[in-house]
Amino acid sequence: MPIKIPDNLPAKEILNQENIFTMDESVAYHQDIRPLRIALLNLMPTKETTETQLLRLIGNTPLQVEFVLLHPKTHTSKNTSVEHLEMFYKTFEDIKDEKLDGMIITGAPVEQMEFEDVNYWEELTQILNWSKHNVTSTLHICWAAQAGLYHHFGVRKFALENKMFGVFPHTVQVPNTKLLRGFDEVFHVPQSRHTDIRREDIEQCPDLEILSESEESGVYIAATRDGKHIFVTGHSEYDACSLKWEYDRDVSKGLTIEIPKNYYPNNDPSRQPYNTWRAHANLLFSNWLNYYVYQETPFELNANINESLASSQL
Ligand SMILES: CC(=O)SCCNC(=O)CCNC(=O)[C@H](O)C(C)(C)COP(=O)(O)OP(=O)(O)OC[C@H]1O[C@@H](n2cnc3c(N)ncnc32)[C@H](O)[C@@H]1OP(=O)(O)O
Ligand SMILES: N[C@@H](CCO)C(=O)O
Repeated sequence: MPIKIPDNLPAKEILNQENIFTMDESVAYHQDIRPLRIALLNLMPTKETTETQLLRLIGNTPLQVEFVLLHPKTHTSKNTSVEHLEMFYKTFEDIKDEKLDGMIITGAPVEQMEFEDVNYWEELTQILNWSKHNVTSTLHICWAAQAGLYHHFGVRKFALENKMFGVFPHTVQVPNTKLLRGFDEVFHVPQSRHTDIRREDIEQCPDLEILSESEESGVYIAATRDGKHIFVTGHSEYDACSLKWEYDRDVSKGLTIEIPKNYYPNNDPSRQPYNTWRAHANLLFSNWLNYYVYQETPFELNANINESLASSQL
């Protein structure tokens, strides 16, 4: 939340230099507040687990959020029941004439396919195009980050020889960036993917900025300079046991899979793993919701959503 401080307090200038958001008393008195409307486009087969993980993070802020769950209409879900989808989910068709304050697009276990072979690719590209003008900020996770970077900027993904699997140390690349406000200089994030994107390809796109990366697991967060599109390659939303569940699943299927790195105490898969990334996951989502959605979105959502904070009344 922005700090409301007297108009002339000297600390204001120092905090502004650190990119800490402050608000003059005069502006604060004119704020109108309404719930934020955020969609979760859930592409995961394990939909209920993902709903819980993301709602837990979005719920940990003082902001009131109205959640809209979306699934791709052009994909028939094997692992989620029709009853669950009919009861709780909408499709793009239902909301395409509306505007949203924010949207989260999840990962999907389709990263080893060509994008165009994913059976909901056409629908997803329509949603990605629509998000440019109808959503204040969109956060893409894992495969959705690769899909968004490919669709919007032509950045390609590459197959990795070995799965990037474990909990890796990451660093902040751009000091004082609002998305990583309050982060430690080194923090941990679970990664679980068979493909990668390259720093050099992102650097070719002047609209994009790399905000965080890891020496071992590569780019973690890239974003457009206006904060409208945020691409996150890791799974900070994962529970303590998510990597264990994936590891046990692959072992039981007889697949070749390494033990997730930096995860089990003493690297021993018979021991219970610790969650060492939860605090940063909470910060990432609350920073996104606050600085990229709440502070930027107009009070009248159907007005021009690209209007700047200066002209918004939220
Ligand atoms: C890189 C990332 O983004 S990581 C995020 C992805 N991680 C996860 O999903 C972890 C949890 N998922 C899993 O462990 C597995 O997918 C399981 C156990 C749920 C099911 O695995 P399997 O039985 O081997 O495969 P299954 O044939 O059911 O297909 C799995 C999913 O792949 C996706 N999929 C497979 N083929 C296609 C296709 N042609 N087009 C689109 N999606 C496809 C679907 O999402 C499908 O599940 P859904 O129909 O319920 O949505
Ligand atoms: N996180 C995924 C990677 C596959 O896309 C899994 O192991 O299920």
